[in-house]
Amino acid sequence: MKTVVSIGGSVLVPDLDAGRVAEYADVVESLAAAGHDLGVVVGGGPTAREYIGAARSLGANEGELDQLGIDTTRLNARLLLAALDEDLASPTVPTNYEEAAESLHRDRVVVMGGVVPAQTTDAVSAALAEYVDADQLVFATSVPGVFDADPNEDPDAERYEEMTAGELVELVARGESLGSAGSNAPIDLLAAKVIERSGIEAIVLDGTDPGSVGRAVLDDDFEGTRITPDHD
Ligand SMILES: Nc1ncnc2c1ncn2[C@@H]1O[C@H](COP(=O)(O)OP(=O)(O)OP(=O)(O)O)[C@@H](O)[C@H]1O
Ligand SMILES: O=c1ccn([C@@H]2O[C@H](COP(=O)(O)O)[C@@H](O)[C@H]2O)c(=O)[nH]1
Repeated sequence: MKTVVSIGGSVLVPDLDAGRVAEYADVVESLAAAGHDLGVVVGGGPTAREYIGAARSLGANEGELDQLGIDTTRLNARLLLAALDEDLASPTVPTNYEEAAESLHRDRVVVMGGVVPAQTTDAVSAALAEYVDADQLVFATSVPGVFDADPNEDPDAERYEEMTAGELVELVARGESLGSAGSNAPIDLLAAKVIERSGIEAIVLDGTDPGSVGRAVLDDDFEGTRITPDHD
């Protein structure tokens, strides 16, 4: 089984807690031990947002801010790598999908961050899943799934238990503004579109508890949103 796990920076490093990173590394190792070929994509979290905010106030343009965000996601990827068994994971952070696929092909767990400006690691996760023909894609984020409105803004927001990729594209497109570096949404529009075209099965869940990712992948036991391929 080939699995791509997207770990939001907001759940891996809400603050710099080595214990939490170690818990996520344990989950990654347990999935690999269970036979999963694993690609892991790590987000930037609050650190990226702080750097982006500071650089924006210093006059950096959006492309420069995105590059700062990418560097932060790679820093977080390196942090997770530091906690992983060196015999298991590829020691470097790939900067493109070809490198990532090559490492996966050599049976190494791959951990990567951002790739190019003007997107988020949601899109990287979806593109990696598509590139390596993954069987499933798991988004571990700070909210328990995709809602009909931002659950942090609207107390009446309701979670979708299941939705098609096309419905996800519509929902995200409705909510997405022009998109600027460091912006937040459950899954960005590019990621939603890649999920739609590739027909990959995806789930979105609350990754605040790292164990929830393990239970979702190993036992299909999770509360969140299942994104299913569109029917022809
Ligand atoms: N319709 C929606 N459903 C779910 N979450 C939404 C929705 N609209 C906006 N959001 C926001 O999306 C965000 C998704 O989580 P977050 O920004 O923490 O991203 P992440 O991918 O987990 O990590 P990172 O911090 O690396 O970007 C939440 O802050 C939530 O408030
Ligand atoms: O491929 C990528 C990945 C990320 N960015 C920039 O980094 C920040 C942080 O990434 P998150 O996935 O949101 O944690 C993102 O907002 C972008 O500004 C990028 O440009 N390209």
